[in-house]
Amino acid sequence: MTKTLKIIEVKSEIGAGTRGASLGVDAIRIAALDFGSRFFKKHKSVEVPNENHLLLETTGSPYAKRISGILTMVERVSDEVRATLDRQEFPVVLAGDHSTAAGTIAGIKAAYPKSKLGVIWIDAHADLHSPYTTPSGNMHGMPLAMALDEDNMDARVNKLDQETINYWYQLKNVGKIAPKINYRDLVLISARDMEKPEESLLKRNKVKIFTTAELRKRGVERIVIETLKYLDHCDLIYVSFDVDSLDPTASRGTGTPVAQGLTEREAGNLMSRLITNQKVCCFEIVEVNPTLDRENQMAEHAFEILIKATNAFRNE
Ligand SMILES: NC(=[NH2+])NCCC[C@H](N)C(=O)O
Repeated sequence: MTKTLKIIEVKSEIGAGTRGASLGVDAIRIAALDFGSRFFKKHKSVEVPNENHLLLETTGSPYAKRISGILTMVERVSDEVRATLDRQEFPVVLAGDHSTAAGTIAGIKAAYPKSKLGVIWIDAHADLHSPYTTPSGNMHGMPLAMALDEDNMDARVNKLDQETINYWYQLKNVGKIAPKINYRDLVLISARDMEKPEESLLKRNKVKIFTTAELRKRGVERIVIETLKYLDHCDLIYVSFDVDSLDPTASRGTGTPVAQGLTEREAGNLMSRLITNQKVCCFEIVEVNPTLDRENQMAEHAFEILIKATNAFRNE
């Protein structure tokens, strides 16, 4: 069965600490034009309105910056993803900062509340902080904790005001299902930059992680087989691709680059092989920041990965 793709564009950057990720989606569109691709002509797209006007205001809580805007965005993304799935279309989310992935997960759960959802998180980071543990207050470091309904109180370092506690509670409960996923339903690929509170969560909950070195040593194919086998008990799978999973030598065009990442080729193969699996119901590409880049390199990589992934459908 060929699936009808629906592009959901989310030009939101209020969850990032560095400015410019909201331009990532348009940079990917420019890359497509430069490659002479008809991708954005062929596939329908919709844009979720953003709250980037909040960048001109004060951040609010230092441990959950612009959390009210994040809640609005997560709810909007959730509604759009749910509506797309309800129409039997396949959502491809192209977003700015990674915080909106919490909305994507919420939307999938809202469309399929009884299904067990697995998440493959391809990212240099674990994005498992809560406002109680965050070192930066940037909400793009928290989407998995939102989906897992995780506060990580054992590792608490920050004291929150009541308003922040309320917003955080609402974020974890978007769609009225919490938790939306369990640790056993999660696989991290290329995670390599975690803080102590995240590390203790990963260890305590025995989260499955494939490092870049392991992927390189054993090959993409093997890692894909093991990832899908590990998630065999899940009914549906969501793949979240943060371009900071790529090595900074590929491009500097992302807000939080980390050494020892994937090559563009590894990432493209990984995405295309994962997405061939029938359980994959949605994928997302985030964190392209052309203001930090040279000659739009990261957007070009992201576009190539996007094309490889979407072509995988036709080859089923
Ligand atoms: N989606 C991302 N780029 N996340 C980066 C998070 C970095 C760091 N762990 C923080 O919480 O601030």
